Amino acid sequence: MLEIRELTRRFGDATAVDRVSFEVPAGQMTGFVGANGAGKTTTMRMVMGVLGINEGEVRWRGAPITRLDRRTFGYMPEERGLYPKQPIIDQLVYVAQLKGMGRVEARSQVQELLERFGLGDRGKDHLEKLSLGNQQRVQIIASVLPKPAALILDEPFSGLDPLAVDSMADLLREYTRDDIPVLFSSHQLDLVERLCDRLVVLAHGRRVAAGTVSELRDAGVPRFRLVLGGDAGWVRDHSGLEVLDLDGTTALVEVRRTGAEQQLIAEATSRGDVHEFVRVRPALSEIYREATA
Ligand SMILES: Nc1ncnc2c1ncn2[C@@H]1O[C@H](COP(=O)(O)OP(=O)(O)OP(=O)(O)O)[C@@H](O)[C@H]1O
Repeated sequence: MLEIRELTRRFGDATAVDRVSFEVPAGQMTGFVGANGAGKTTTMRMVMGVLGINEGEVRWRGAPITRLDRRTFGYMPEERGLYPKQPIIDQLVYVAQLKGMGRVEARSQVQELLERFGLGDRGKDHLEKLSLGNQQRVQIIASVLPKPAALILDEPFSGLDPLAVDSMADLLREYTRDDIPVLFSSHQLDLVERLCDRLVVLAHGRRVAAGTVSELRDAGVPRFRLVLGGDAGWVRDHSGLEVLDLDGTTALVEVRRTGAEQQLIAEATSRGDVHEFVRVRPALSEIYREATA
């Protein structure tokens, strides 16, 4: 498990990351979200040791992280690091060798990954000849070579078409199945919702929400939708609830007093037919909006 404890980074008078703590457990995909400038890249850079830490620490497998530990991590930085004027395959094999792989093994793993990302016949091309999205695919391959102990990815999905998103998602799922912690930042909340087991939300350098997706969805004030056979107007007068929406036979309510929803359903059944009574959990996009408001 990767642990981020009370990390703080200042630039001059501005605090870009302010006592941020969260965990990236093995075998779970953790999404890292927040508005532009919230502090995601700065946090990831501190985790990877490319930026100094003012306060706090990063722990890996229960001990303070070392330079050697970080060398075993796969990292996709915001500034993509490959050379435009060199053949893709040579660069990727070089990256894999730098990380300790033998040449033959490196070539075969690179070729396999290129094929997986639909670039099997582009290995000899210079990077700059590829479209931006395909260059992004190559950057992804560079960051996952060879099999990493943990993955720290700064916006790995940006600029990818839906097919490449699927290939990337499949690859990340394989890593998490192999108990590798994965942390990735993204502005694509639908993707985060689809892929992540856990979520960390930053706003203005502070952590404003963190937990598993179901913990976060269950954390707010409970909301229920009630659909009746007849008019639902009487719900307005029911105590202990706030009516968020009322439309003919349907009411959306928020529970203000513990147990008020039980009294509501009892009254509803005594008045007539109840077609539906369900807990409504917010989508991640709603949680995000509320946490960062
Ligand atoms: N090298 C630097 N010098 C000065 N300020 C910096 C530096 N790097 C980051 N910052 C500031 O720190 C804050 C956090 O930036 P950061 O890049 O971490 O945000 P982010 O959440 O990754 O944003 P985005 O989603 O736009 O990539 C911003 O106000 C940014 O201007």
